Amino acid sequence: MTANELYSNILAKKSYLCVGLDTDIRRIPAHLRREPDPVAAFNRQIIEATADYAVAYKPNIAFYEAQGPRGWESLQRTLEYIPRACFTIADAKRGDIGNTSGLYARTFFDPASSGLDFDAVTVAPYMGRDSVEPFLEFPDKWVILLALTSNVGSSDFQQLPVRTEKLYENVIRTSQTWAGADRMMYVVGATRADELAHIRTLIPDHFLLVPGVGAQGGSLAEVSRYGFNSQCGLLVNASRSILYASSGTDFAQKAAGEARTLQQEMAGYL
Ligand SMILES: O=c1ccn([C@@H]2O[C@H](COP(=O)(O)O)[C@@H](O)[C@H]2O)c(=O)[nH]1
Repeated sequence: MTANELYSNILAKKSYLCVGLDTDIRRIPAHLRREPDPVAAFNRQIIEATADYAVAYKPNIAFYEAQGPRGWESLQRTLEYIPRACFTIADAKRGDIGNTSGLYARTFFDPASSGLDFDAVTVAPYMGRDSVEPFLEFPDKWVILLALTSNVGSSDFQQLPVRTEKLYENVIRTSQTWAGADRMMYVVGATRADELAHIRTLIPDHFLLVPGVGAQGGSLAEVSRYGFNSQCGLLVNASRSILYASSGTDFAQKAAGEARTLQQEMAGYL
């Protein structure tokens, strides 16, 4: 999916919501646990309930890997349920020496190899250019580089001074020589909204994936105020606040309500 196509979808749905599919088998409503694939059954209902309000879906790969081979099957089924017009992100935070990154890239981008065909994968930048390039060899696919993450520990390294700038600023500046705004996005946590205006001066044209609204307490209003660019430029993720809005048989209905509330707020900002 191109940036223009993503922007068209954002305008059509009046939404820049990404629903995070952090589906924890231990939190799936009891009545679904009798299904042959409870995770896929849960995700299917979540996707059907939220598809009118979301432009992207982001399965966090940890929740699937933790289930072993069954988890990979659930992930593959889940991808099949996501409407084609929606942008799909494998939140895997990968990156290794180039030879190994190439295999990670095939995992998420090469359906003939793995059965998975995501639009984007999150990548940790700290092994440098050659650890990221193998992902960029897949045409029409996106790398979403971790820049300034939403967790408290992001200050441990990402904010450290490197010569005249912070480490995360250096990551953003250096990585722009690897690919442009048509292939690369950056993760900036919603809990870091105070730095978004500055980040926009470094990368005015790039899309940002912004997790941290909902369960982590980030402000959609602030993210939107400081993070917008001329093509929206934001995908704001919420996972637990949508998935687990109810633990009962009405979970999909309640998830739809949460997604709709976020979408309506977004419509007001667009
Ligand atoms: O900086 C980051 C990078 C990734 N995440 C991921 O996003 C979701 C957030 O889930 P919530 O339930 O909405 O808090 C989750 O998959 C994280 O691993 C992030 O939160 N912050």
